[in-house]
Amino acid sequence: MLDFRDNLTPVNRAADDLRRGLPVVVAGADGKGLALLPLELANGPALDAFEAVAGTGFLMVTGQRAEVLKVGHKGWPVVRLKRPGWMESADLAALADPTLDLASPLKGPFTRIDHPDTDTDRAALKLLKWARLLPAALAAEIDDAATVAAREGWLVANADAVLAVDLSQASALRIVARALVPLAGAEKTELVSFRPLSGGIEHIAIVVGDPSRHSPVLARLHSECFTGDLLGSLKCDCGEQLRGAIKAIGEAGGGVVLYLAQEGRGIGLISKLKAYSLQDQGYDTVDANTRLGFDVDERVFAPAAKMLKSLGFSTVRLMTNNPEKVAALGRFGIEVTERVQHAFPPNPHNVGYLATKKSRTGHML
Ligand SMILES: Nc1nc2c(ncn2[C@@H]2O[C@H](COP(=O)(O)OP(=O)(O)OP(=O)(O)O)[C@@H](O)[C@H]2O)c(=O)[nH]1
Ligand SMILES: [Zn+2]
Repeated sequence: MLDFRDNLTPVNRAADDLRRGLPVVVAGADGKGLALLPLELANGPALDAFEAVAGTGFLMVTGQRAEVLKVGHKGWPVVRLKRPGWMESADLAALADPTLDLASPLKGPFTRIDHPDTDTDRAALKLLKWARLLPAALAAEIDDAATVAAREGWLVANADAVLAVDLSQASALRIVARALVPLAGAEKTELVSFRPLSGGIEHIAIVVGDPSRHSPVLARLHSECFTGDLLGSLKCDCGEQLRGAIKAIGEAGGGVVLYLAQEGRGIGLISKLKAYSLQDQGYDTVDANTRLGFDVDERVFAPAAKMLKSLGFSTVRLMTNNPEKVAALGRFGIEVTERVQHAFPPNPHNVGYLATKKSRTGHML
């Protein structure tokens, strides 16, 4: 059996350091690497330490963010920019974060560095996303990545391990605890928790009743939404969809809701709140994500497929309006025999959000 610890642990540890605003190194197969500092946290002693070792460095942003910054990006997923001499820590944060535009109007133009699309570059921004940070970095090339990192105490993640992290982490999921938790409308419910072998992001299956493993199970993949699920936010339909799914599954006699730790379509709560702040300025949910430098939807549904298989389910009747969820489960080996509509009437605060889902992300509403 593969030991996923070898692949996952360095990636998760490096992501943790990035979240502390510490430099890390992403290393390519040739031993060369990129030292990285997240732009949104590039300040203070960590910035000084980075510059002392790596110089002023250059900037890395996604193609989406480059577009907003009016830098031609030739369709590249990652774009390197020269770091203008005037850019200090507050300017660096503002380059990454469009919610700071009013306080710190961008002072372009920026100059692209023509650089081929490499695994190391893509891994660098993937690691920032995995750390639930904005995908924009101060970076510098390092010839002997392992030696420099060891000398400076910087953690190293291999580019290929970073690029495979979603699938490795999904494969490494194991059931770690299960307990009966009676829910309103579904009293015979068991919560089954999953954790990757070497630790990391945890997901929960909500198994209602005792659904058969021999016929398609009524199932819902629910991505975590702190604001909607917990606070009852009216900006989205998540709270209604979560409680509605549990109720409907209870009434149908059994099934499963997967509660997936994919807050904000995979960008994390802080970045989702930044997206909401852009929505306050008039951008819709799609444009807010791309202005921040993200894809419209950053979720990978491999963990969901792995959880279903671990629970003994291979075919589902999926409660969703999102065709991508149906396609993704199919790609990861779960057959969707039926899509079950799962929509609720809009309210004045989420009517625009639901309309955008229909018109721009293909939701069948
Ligand atoms: N980035 C971002 N995430 C959002 C926004 N509004 C809601 N979300 C997140 O979107 C996800 C909603 O997930 P789901 O309801 O499972 O997915 P869906 O794609 O709408 O598909 P179905 O509900 O199954 O039709 C949750 O993780 C929310 O936190 C937003 O404006 N921006
Ligand atoms: Zn929501």
